[in-house]
Amino acid sequence: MYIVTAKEMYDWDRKSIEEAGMDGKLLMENAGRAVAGQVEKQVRSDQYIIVLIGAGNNGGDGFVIARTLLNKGYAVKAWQLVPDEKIKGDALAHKQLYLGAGYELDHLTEVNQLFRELDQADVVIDAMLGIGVEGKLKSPFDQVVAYVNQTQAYKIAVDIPTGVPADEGVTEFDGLQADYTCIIAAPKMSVFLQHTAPFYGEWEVVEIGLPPLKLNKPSQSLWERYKAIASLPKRNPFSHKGTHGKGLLIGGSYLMPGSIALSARAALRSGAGLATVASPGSAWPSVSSHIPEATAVDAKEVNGMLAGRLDVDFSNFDAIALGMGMGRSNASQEIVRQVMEEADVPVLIDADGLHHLKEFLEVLKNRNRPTILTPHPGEMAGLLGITVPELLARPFERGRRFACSHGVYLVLKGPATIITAPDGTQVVESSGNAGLAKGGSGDVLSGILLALVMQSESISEALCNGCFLHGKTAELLTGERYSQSDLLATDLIEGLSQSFRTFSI
Ligand SMILES: NC(=O)C1=CN([C@@H]2O[C@H](COP(=O)(O)OP(=O)(O)OC[C@H]3O[C@@H](n4cnc5c(N)ncnc54)[C@H](O)[C@@H]3O)[C@@H](O)[C@H]2O)[C@@H](O)CC1
Ligand SMILES: [K+]
Repeated sequence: MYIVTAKEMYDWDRKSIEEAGMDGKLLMENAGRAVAGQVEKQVRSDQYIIVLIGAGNNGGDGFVIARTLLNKGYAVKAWQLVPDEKIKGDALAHKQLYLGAGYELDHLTEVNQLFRELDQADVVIDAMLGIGVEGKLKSPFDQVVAYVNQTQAYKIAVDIPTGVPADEGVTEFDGLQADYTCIIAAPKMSVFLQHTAPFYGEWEVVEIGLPPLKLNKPSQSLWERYKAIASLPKRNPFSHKGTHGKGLLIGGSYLMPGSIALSARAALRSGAGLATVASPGSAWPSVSSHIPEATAVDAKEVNGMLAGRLDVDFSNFDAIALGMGMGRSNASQEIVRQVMEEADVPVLIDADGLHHLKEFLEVLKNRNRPTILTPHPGEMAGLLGITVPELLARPFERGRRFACSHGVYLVLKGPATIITAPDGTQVVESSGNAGLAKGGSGDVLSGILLALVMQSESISEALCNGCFLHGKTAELLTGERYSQSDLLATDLIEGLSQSFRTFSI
């Protein structure tokens, strides 16, 4: 499923009408009917529904929704919030169909009159403004949105909650706080941004008859369950441990042995054939007690942290994951540089590895094999030299620019993880829940990603599937034995079995 900007959505609309011969009024009819169908699944026939209608095509959708629900016998009142002359084009055509059907339309003259009605409503359908919103809400929308937000009614937004921008970059706005949003044709970018996503509530996408073969393909899409099921690695009955990849995990320190143990264990639980750990000798007994299946290589240490160069032939491995629990000692930096310059295999860098890498980002360009960086927003902001709010205001654009200019795969972690390939293609993986917001879950992800990179033809697919498994495991576990509060990273690793049984079929 593609994710669109407002511009891309308007382009789809134009192409469908001008090039594929679709009719704008028909698209609006389809959109309104599809939304009404979803509304029906959520309301009872004895509930009182108010449809709030604005000036643009979002309002046009509102006329179709109101007419369709009235046709079906629901108790609906439609309120037009703008003067008659503002309603034009396809929206006007649908207003005429609504009136032609003999239904009543209320006009806003005095907001308190509407507010009294809103107090009685069980359900409010927001067809005020869609993706055409510009700047801060003007009257009467600012007052109506503020009032609706504090009513008890169940709030359904059409396409996008009024006031919420479709694109990234706008952080100052007043938006309608929806319980549910019925999105038209494709999710907009703001569905996945931390400052806008909460306004959507639950959401679904409805199909409205746009012709997919005639539409430009946006560079962003959403990773979905069916894609994961089709592309997760399958075990070949004639395989041996070498077939599934030999991974080297570099990290851990005397006071932080857990991270690298979690990563190694997660890698083996995710199908890696072999996991070898390069950690300080002083940390190894603790690491090996958690993961007896892993082997170790000798590594020098100073004060319990990796130091100097590793005496390892990197070509003996299929991929490397670097940085988990490594610590930020300057003495460890040399190893990061060595791996970047000498390892001719895919390398994933996480956590403290990213801290060290920041000092010599220019090495990334010289690598011949894929490099994967897996920062959380704080680490990404550090790599870019900006603040976290600056990053989160435009994560798609910032992430794309970084991945393209440094030639890396970027896994920008968050409630919606954005995975960017060096060519700028972006995939959002949005599974998981707040149970993952805990120390150690990033280490588990690094291990899963390492394992999948070694077992997949496509790095992008491996990264999407790794994030999918990580998130889905949290969802499965918190739906059963655990809650989001008590879930631990170690539980996640043991829960991977359940995800593989569910999705890798
Ligand atoms: N293929 C498509 O693109 C389709 C789009 N449809 C609907 O059309 C919507 C987009 O339609 P429009 O482009 O007409 O945009 P809107 O419906 O968002 O309306 C834009 C209008 O709202 C007013 N406005 C903008 N910013 C405002 C502000 N800050 N305060 C107060 N008023 C403001 C202006 O009068 C502007 O003309 C979509 O969200 C969707 O609901 C559907 O009808 C079906 C087809
Ligand atoms: K809306």
